[in-house]
Amino acid sequence: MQVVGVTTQQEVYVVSRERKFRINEILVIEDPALNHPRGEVVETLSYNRLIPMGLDRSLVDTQVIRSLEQIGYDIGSDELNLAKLRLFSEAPHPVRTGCPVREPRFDEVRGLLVKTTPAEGMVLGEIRGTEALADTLDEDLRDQVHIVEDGAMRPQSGVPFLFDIRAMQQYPHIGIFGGSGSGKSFGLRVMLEELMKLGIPTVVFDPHFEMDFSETVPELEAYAPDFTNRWVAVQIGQHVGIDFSSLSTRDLQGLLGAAGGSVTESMVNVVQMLHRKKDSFRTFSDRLNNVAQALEEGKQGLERRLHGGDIDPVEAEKLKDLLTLYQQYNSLPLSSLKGVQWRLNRLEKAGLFQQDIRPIERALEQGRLVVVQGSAWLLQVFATYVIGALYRKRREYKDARMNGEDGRFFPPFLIVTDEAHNFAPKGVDSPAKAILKEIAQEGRKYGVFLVFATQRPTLLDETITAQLNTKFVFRTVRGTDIATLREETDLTPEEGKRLPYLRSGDTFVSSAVFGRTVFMRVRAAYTRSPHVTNPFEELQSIRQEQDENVLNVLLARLPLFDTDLLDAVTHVNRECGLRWDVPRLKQELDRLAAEGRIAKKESPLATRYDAVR
Ligand SMILES: Nc1ncnc2c1ncn2[C@@H]1O[C@H](COP(=O)(O)OP(=O)(O)OP(=O)(O)O)[C@@H](O)[C@H]1O
Repeated sequence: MQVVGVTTQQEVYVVSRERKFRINEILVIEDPALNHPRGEVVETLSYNRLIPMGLDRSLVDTQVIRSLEQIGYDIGSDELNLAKLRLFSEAPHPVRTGCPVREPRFDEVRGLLVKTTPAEGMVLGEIRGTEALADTLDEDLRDQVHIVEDGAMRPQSGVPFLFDIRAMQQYPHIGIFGGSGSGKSFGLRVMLEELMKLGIPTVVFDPHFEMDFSETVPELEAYAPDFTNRWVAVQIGQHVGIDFSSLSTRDLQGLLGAAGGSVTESMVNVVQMLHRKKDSFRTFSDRLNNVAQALEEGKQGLERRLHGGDIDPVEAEKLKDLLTLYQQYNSLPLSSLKGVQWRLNRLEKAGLFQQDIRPIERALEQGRLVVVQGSAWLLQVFATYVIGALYRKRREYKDARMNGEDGRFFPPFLIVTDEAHNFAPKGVDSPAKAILKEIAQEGRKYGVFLVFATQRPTLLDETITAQLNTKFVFRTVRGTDIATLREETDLTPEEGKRLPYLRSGDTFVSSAVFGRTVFMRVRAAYTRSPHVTNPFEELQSIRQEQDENVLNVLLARLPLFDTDLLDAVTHVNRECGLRWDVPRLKQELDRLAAEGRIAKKESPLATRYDAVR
């Protein structure tokens, strides 16, 4: 291998007759005057005489070809491999043309590729293009990952990609971007496994109900850490919720805003007038309902009932209270009261006020990963509250320490979410946005970090995007998203061009920690989501199971006549948990007969179904 063509301080072309170049591999240029600079292959090309004019002009210009001829290559008959090598650091003067080029030993490039140890960092995958370094790899970096490629699992064959979690103190927050099916969720799962391994307190918002770590991938049983006590899943309304009495008036306004529809000025006014500190859900909603009733009946209506005679003293007392409320609040529009009532009831019906967030706090204090599950809208409402509450706890502890007080310990933690653009959308307001922006900007001071995944970087709030110091960029096809990612990362034009063609699971990691982009393949996850079955296979197996059950019940009752199916349908329904009527049973019998699983004989009087002989 040697340098050819016109060189610059940043880039050179390298040629080889025998060796094919791998994209992203690292090579050493033996130019002693420049202290043997190292570079990464950013484009490759094989040149064959059968396609004499097929050279890609973006890669090789006539200068290169001329120089190849000058140093003895026969352009007409040799097959030549060419690569564009980008130097890691700019050279003080251009590289000498003709310099020999060689593969590095691992110790020469370790500093560029590995920033931590497998025990301390997140072991996320394998760096692409590092196969040639496998032989000289340090012992502690061998056999760290398995890779699934082309449907098969293989052991590690290059350098593992380790992410130094401690560097987040300096370079906080992670973004994970990629189109549908690009491997984003898979990458998130691997990251969460590593956080569990390291015992880092983490809250994950899981709108897809897919983050479950109880099922180990069979091939990796021998390698998978035991995650049993490392994570817990909680459902909003069932295990966790909001302690209403801890809400401030502002919190409550925020929650109502998240419950759906827009909250008008006048509704905000209603909440400000009616909410009292330490109100329980009951006290607040009773007050709200009473005021609404008072306004609905009006002063005259209430007085008419009060003085209409024939009412018991309790009722009279109540009417007087309502009259007082009327006098106090008759300036509030009834429609706004109703708006607040509707939103409050929606939250209550979802079970939001029946629990509190203690299970989450407890799990974080134990260094666990907490998966919070709920429907998309409820998750947003709850996330706003829980993130605010947890962040406050951590901040209070750190601030107390800073002031020399003891404070109650609350751990640093990570907040992880897929579909992050729903939580913090660009250009439009959302309930969680204010607190997430604050964490994006200030969280580092307190040890609170974000891991945000989204298919649509263009739709994510730009202040937050700019604060994501490490970005994992998976396959992205949409032009606007590619443009956003190009702007927000140090991806080169060549890398940008590759984005639409990346395989699922391959990703560029653009990180301030590395100071450059690293291309890697996410490792095989130890665990898998319980519902990874193909929906069509699921459909087929459910059908088969149902057919078996129904046939079992029917076989004992054959022969059956279509004129007398009532008894059979009752049995089938009871024993198979179905709700068929007689026509439906007849349709199913006809289908089973058509499939040859039972026999069917028609006569002028009735159709007879029987066992197949
Ligand atoms: N690193 C990997 N190694 C092996 N297979 C992978 C890898 N990453 C992803 N895959 C496979 O690719 C498919 C798509 O991955 P994944 O579900 O993570 O996509 P996604 O980007 O999250 O898409 P969506 O946003 O639509 O959920 C999955 O079937 C997964 O098994």
